[in-house]
Amino acid sequence: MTEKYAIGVDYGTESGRAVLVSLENGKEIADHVTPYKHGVIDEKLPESEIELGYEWALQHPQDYIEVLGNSIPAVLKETGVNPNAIIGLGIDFTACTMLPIDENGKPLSNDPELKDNPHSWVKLWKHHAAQDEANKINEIAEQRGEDFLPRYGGKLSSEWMIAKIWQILNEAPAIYEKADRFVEATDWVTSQLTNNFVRNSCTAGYKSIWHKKDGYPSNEFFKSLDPRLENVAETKLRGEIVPLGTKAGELTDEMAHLTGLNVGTAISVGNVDAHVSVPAMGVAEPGKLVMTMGTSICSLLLGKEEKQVEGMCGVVEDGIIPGFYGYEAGQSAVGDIFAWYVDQAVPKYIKKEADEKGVNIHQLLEQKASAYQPGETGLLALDWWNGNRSVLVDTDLTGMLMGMTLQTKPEEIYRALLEATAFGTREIVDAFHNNGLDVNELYVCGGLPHKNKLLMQIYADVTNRVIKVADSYQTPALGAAMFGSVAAGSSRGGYDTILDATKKMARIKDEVIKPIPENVAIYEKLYQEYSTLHDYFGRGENNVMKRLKAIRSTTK
Ligand SMILES: Nc1ncnc2c1ncn2[C@@H]1O[C@H](COP(=O)(O)OP(=O)(O)O)[C@@H](O)[C@H]1O
Ligand SMILES: O=C(CO)[C@H](O)[C@H](O)COP(=O)(O)O
Repeated sequence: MTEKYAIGVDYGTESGRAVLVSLENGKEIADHVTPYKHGVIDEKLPESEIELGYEWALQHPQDYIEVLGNSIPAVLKETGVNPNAIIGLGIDFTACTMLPIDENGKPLSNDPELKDNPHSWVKLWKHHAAQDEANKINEIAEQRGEDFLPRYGGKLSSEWMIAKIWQILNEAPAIYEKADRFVEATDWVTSQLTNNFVRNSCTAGYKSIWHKKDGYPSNEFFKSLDPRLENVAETKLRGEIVPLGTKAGELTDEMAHLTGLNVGTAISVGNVDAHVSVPAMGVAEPGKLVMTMGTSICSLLLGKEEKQVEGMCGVVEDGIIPGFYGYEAGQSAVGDIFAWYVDQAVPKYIKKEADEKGVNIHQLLEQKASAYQPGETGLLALDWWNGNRSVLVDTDLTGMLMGMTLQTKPEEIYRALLEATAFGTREIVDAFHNNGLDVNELYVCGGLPHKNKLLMQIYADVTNRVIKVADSYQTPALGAAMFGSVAAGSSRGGYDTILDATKKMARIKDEVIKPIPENVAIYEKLYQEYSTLHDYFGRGENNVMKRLKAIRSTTK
């Protein structure tokens, strides 16, 4: 029998990549990255002088289509694999990345009459300008004792669908009216591939407050937010919601022409970058926290029952793998914090030294920071450069660094920032572990584990847990391809369930990272200090960060 393949397309924050994967063993045969031409739109609308507000983050929907038209033909060309052997395709996306579309499924930002309104564009997951709406949703849901709130750790995030929709209604009612539906980008791109619009239960559950048994919250709840939202669930959020692993449809003529794949190739329903990585790492049982580590971290855990955990992003039945409750938590900035330091704050002599040594600044700072013992820098940071989305769930929180002296060196600050993100992870691990959801091991994937050894050792030491690393740079794309193979099914040479695909295709490295007991002991003390600061600045009345932000907003 000839070898069969699937393609996974992973849509990240800055770029999308297509990966051709063998169904036999999950090996990646080729991959190709297409950076988004318009990147993250956070200052001005494309080809326009219209400026965006503080905390805005938009994208151009055409950039997503270009990934398909550019990266899929590139992997076909590179490998020479015959499209007849490629039986399925799946995509995964950052989420909640959402857009308003018209009756024909066209993004409203394509309409020349609407394109100058920022609200007609794709709102990226890290668009944080709907915090006021999120605050009101949380306040009203709490007052009404809404059942759904505990499933989201007590607070919904401004990153999610309802807050974003309400912001559109408040600031651009005409766009709200014009929108036939609001959709996740992962579902929209899938509908472009298949000409069939379905919503996947993963984003519906985690990002749009949909529940397998209860559906969306009641119309009364939406009405209590704003009478104009009363029917939002059955109007703007309508659409069949189907489980992960379902076949969304088959590749259309037009898309076959664009990608070079065969008409009729099976396409799975859309998925989320972090969630799709769990089966791709071979995790199909509780106790293993899967962390996708890049610009941000998404942490996912499987459970046998529904529990309440403070500040988790959500628990969704079948939300990751059918048969389990899937728990999500996350840190809104991790690699982005290191990038901020390297790009904005590193002195010239460090850049010069990195150039002379032929390494990048991260690598140089990692080398230098590795010479320090835990605690030796005397520094401690709060990792809230992009707010906090677990345990505190508040995008108004900001970063902090303490302990500096006139002797403090750039590599010490870099190390303190690495440590701060590890302490952020420890808060999440403890929140799960202390609420009946054991976290025994960490499974890590994404770009960061391959880039920074020191970082990974710090995570093992701070959490006092063994870390297993993905044997792939493209774990989400591998997971998406696995779901593509499930959409095709065993009759076409794929798999019937994601668990079957996991057994054959998931890949992790043999080598593990173990905690070093001496480091664990010191980090335990530092973590207690971190926790004190975390609670002081993040809870209760000491909200100096919010006051600073409020003052700032009056200056614009
Ligand atoms: N050597 C390094 N050490 C720590 N962070 C790094 C290093 N090199 C790059 N980064 C950070 O990694 C992040 C990119 O991670 P990656 O997983 O490739 O991207 P994404 O999250 O967009 O998929 C950037 O935020 C960058 O600052
Ligand atoms: O919240 C998410 C998933 O639930 C985001 O998709 C995720 O955090 C984006 O991460 P990155 O930019 O690092 O791929």
